[in-house]
Amino acid sequence: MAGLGWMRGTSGNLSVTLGRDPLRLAVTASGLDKGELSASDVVVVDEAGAAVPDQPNPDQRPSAEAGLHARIAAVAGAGAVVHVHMLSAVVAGQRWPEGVVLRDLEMLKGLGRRDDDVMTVPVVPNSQDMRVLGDAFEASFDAATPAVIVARHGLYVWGRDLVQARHRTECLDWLFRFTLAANGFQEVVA
Ligand SMILES: CSCCC(=O)C(=O)COP(=O)(O)O
Ligand SMILES: [Zn+2]
Repeated sequence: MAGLGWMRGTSGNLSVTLGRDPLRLAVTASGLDKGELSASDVVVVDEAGAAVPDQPNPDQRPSAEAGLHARIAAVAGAGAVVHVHMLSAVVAGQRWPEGVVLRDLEMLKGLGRRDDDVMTVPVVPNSQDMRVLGDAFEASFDAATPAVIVARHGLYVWGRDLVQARHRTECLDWLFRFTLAANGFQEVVA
């Protein structure tokens, strides 16, 4: 995903759900180049996204967005969450702030939908407060849509594991790029 330009600079973050009772996630540490992660660059967090005691690497802070990962894991039952700063998602969210409508495309099958389905990816306002962002996500949540765009920020996608979450992220990029191009925004996808 970093190689596809979706995690430029130190943007983006990843998590895997380790347990549900209590909720525990392994989330990427904050401020790192996500294209150069090593096995020790993860922090175990609780349901609020706070680091739990006795970390293997106590010098690292969890992602600034760990609280939203935890909320998505709790509400959607996700096994893994991917957050990317994907240009196509952010531009689509800017163009269609009421939600990005994806319809009648074979690639929808990559998100567990039928090719003739209509899927609306919600767009929520950005916030530096993960509780505010989490509330906005939860208000927009539809169990059949495993993604949310955070306006002028990026995209969250989830799945049963990291591989499924990544495949869904790849399909969404294609769908956003197609939808933008089909609506006259060819320069974004060139
Ligand atoms: C230039 S990235 C700004 C922060 C952000 O949106 C992000 O995705 C990365 O934050 P993290 O704390 O997970 O490194
Ligand atoms: Zn971000």
